[in-house]
Amino acid sequence: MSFSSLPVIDLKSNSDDIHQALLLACSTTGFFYVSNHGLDSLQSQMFSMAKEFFYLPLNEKQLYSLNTTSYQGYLRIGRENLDSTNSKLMDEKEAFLIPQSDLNKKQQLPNIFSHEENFKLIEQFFQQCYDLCMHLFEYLAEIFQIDRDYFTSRHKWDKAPGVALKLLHYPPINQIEQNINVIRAGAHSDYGSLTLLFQHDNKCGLEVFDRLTNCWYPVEARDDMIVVNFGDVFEYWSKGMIKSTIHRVILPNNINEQNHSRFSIAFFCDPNGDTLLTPIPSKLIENHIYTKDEHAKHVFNDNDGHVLTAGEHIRMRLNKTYQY
Ligand SMILES: O=C(O)CCC(=O)C(=O)O
Ligand SMILES: [Fe+2]
Repeated sequence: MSFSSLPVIDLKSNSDDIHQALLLACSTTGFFYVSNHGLDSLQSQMFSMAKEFFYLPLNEKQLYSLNTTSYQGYLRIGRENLDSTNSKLMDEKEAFLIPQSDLNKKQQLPNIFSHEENFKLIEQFFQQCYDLCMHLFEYLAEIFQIDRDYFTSRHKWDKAPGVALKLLHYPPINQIEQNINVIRAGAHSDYGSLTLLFQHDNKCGLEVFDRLTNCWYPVEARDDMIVVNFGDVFEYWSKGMIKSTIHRVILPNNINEQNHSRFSIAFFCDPNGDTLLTPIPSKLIENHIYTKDEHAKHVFNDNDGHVLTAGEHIRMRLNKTYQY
């Protein structure tokens, strides 16, 4: 298929058009844009806040270093390797992880985030991202002709582990001491059900890997649209019909672009921990025969027929990402 553009789901269009675009996304890479989402103002305030934090001196940011039990806090440059197939790589990025549980632990956040107005902003952003995911899940249930609450009932807001936000900063090349050939974020698939990815200043670099053509394709950065993708959980739920597509962030070729920071924000929607990764009870899935391809190896491990829960799967993937 052509990657001149991903399918666009315009939330102001009618439900037939939405179903059609979503179905196209489900049957191709599982990546799509969402337009007319209404989060624009919150999004730009979130980026201003994230920049304020990342521009702090390193020693101040390190006061909030990642807690690998709650997956909360600051990841310095080179702390995370998203490509679990190559343990020698380190991503040239810094990040701050805010799990949903932080909404009840305001005091452990850096001052910039716990400050009253900013904290309210974070709460609103969480809520609206969650609502958008639930909305998309309802459209998906309609496509699969299953109960409208099939997916939403597996993503209850007040059940663990909850959703999570990741603020990301990819520094300019002149701040990177190693060779030029760096990967800003290693090739990986996302672990949960749905990811919302907010881009900023139209900075490119995101690429998706199409299993059909064995090629990487650039995703055009559009500040006005959210890039949405399915994670591993949907690959399980759909017996591989919906792809949890591998993606990465590369340094742009253009030297002017390399001299600039790239900021992004990812919202990870994960099902409740006890949710079983069993196929969706839909006619569309029942008849689907799953054939393991080599790119699904990271998703489907050999587990002797034991049905994984979403919690087990996500913990296993997180442990691999932060095993050093
Ligand atoms: O920054 C980006 O554009 C992608 C980030 C990403 O894929 C992730 O953190 O899972
Ligand atoms: Fe990702």
